[in-house]
Amino acid sequence: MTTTPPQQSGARFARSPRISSLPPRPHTWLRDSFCLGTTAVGASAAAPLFGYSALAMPAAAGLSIAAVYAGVAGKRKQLRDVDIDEVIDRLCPIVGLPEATRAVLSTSKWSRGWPGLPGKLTVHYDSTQALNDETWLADICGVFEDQGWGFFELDKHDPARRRLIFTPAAEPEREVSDSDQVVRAKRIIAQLLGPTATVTAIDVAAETGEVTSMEVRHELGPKLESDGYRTRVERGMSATLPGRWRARWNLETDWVRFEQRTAFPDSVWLPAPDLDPGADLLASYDSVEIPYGIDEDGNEVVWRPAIDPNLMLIGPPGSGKTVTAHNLLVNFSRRGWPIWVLDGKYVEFLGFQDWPNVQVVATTIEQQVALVHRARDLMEFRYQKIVTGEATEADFEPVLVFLDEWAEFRGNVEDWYSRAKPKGGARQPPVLSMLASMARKARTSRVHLVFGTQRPDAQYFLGDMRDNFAMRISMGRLSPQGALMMWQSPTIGTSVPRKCRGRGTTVTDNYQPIEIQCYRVPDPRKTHAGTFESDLLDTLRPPITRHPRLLIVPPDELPDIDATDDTSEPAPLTYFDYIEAEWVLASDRPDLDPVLRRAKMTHETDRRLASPTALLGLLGGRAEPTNEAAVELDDYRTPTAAGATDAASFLDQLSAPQLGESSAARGESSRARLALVKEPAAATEPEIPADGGAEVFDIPDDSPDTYEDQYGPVRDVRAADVALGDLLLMEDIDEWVVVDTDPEPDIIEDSLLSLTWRSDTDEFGDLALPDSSYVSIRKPIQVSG
Ligand SMILES: Nc1ncnc2c1ncn2[C@@H]1O[C@H](COP(=O)(O)OP(=O)(O)OP(=O)(O)O)[C@@H](O)[C@H]1O
Repeated sequence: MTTTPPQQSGARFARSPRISSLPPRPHTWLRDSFCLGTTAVGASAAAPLFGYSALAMPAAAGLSIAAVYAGVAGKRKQLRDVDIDEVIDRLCPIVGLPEATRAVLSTSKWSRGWPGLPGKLTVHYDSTQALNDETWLADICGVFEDQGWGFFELDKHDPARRRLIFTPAAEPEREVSDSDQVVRAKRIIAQLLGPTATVTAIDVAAETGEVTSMEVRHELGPKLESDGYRTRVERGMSATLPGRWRARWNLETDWVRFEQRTAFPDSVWLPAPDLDPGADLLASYDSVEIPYGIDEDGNEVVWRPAIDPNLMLIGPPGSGKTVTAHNLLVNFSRRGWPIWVLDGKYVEFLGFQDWPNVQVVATTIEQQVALVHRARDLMEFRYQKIVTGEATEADFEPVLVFLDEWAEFRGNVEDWYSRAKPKGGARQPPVLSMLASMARKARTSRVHLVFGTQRPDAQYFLGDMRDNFAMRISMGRLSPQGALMMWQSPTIGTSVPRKCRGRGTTVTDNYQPIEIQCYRVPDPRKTHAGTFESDLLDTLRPPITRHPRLLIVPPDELPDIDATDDTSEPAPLTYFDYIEAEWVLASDRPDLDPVLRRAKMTHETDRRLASPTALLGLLGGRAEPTNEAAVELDDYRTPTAAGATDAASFLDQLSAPQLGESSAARGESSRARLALVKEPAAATEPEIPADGGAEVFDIPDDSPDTYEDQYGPVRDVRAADVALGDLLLMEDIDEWVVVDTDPEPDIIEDSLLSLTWRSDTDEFGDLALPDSSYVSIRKPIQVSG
């Protein structure tokens, strides 16, 4: 009898860590036979061959083979036998032997080492019944592996002799058990989408182990038809897992893919890829693509004018509308298109007045009216040529016409027309009724429109206007009412963060609305030499000018043909005189060229222009403002000094009608003035819920939001009365955020109401609260079309 030193046994077990976790094996047969064994290991090492007659080996009964060999073959053999007996111990039940017997296993081709590893294992079985067990072979190999012999695979099955031969194999690929992060993500999916939801695919970041995407099959069915429910699931993911998440739903197949969102960049300058500046405009027309921004995944969004002839660009002040218009202008100029600009605000496109391929920037109302008429005439001219068979669409070079700040232009032209209306002329300026027909004729005539205005009024979507402006960009945040007009949905574009300039909504190639960050372009008028912006403009500037600059010549005043004496006034110019104004090459009329005029300026601004009183000519002759002058100006601005000077009373008159203040009210604080503006806002805002519980408050003086931001006064309402599109005060962070879905029961705690929100800086989340609790909101102001 020998015993195996415990430390050696320990060393061997270390090779096979998994064995230590196995349940203790039944050793009854050993104990029965070797009741004198000194230790369990030693007893095991001295296992007998006995019991199973068909496989019984000659030197069996009652003797320990291990004991016999120990003295003969030394310790290595002894250790190997210990291993073998342990394997036999577990193997016999697997191959269907009721009792352990060494006949079940023979080993050979041992490697060197201590005690080495077998290179070939032959397993004898008695009953073929086990062959029906699918896991049989895997179980046998598992025993070898647990013993620390490494990985084996079946090399040969000899059914006649009922034996299996195993040889070493490469480590099989195992299913990795879920990390804690994965387990947690699956648990959250079950909470949000129900216990029957199954995660069918999952991606994990290699470095952090963080879950980055998941595909899930679920049985939520009709519940998911609600936009709000789907948004809540998304928000639930973002609130409980690292990162910001979005979901791509397939409601028809009950499938959803969740993925971590990437954040939009704050600013992306317009790229300047190499383009052929002399490309044939006719040949390249169909393939022209104008990239104007990127979506959340960094994919470029493009306008293809050959497919969608016109583009509508909507955006409130400060949203980045002008920069986006400049971005389109630069894009087209680089592709060699001639460009005409109606600049409703007069100053937005001045910097591009001498930009290559920009032919005309109309900056007076007369020029603007003339420009629209000429563009319309060009369309008609081309139509006629097609009708008479003198040309086809393919013969016309494309032209891009900006009609920017149309609402502004509209107001100006109506005002101006009251003076320029010819006798018997139409009541409304004809130019205003041309928009729809121009939009309709754009494709055939290849005179393409970029129509820009601040608000999506209903009149711009009447008739076929909607179809003729299928390509759209809305910059900044829309009101629910505006969103319905633009995107036929009260939700799309209503939560665009207001502090993210250049952020907007547009359509994909399939006309699906999508949030984008528009490319940015420096304004040449505001760019200083030697800066990054100026270098970028140099890169973007087309190297050749293919279309010369044009000027619209102011019509001459007409002599009064009915005059009988020298004192008669010349006949006033009318609308028709202006629209027929002559167009000339700028090079032919340097005397009229505003670009040359600006180039001749000294660029030293008269400092006196800084004061509003420059308008009145009151500070003339004083190049440097003195302290005395400063005091005078302060006097003008101080209400108590009213009537002190003529100039002061003049300023008061100027401001009085705008503010609508009585002279008594002029002494009140700025808070009182805010209250004055409130009335029209309140008059146009939507119906207040009839619960009577809503309270109206003054906007605090320090509120960052004023009525100009298209929201009404602050109200306290029940959570259940909050609506999509409302501004909601998040008291803990003291910030106004926009509610971006209609309130619905919380997914997890349905006794609570869930309000999902998005902030001006693009944070978002949801708030679960009892529906009777009160929150502070501001409703969007309804604007009549
Ligand atoms: N795409 C953009 N990326 C980053 N910043 C931008 C972007 N577009 C605009 N901005 C920033 O926002 C400012 C306002 O932009 P822009 O003048 O285009 O606004 P707007 O909507 O035309 O307003 P307004 O009608 O008052 O001119 C710009 O000066 C610029 O700093």
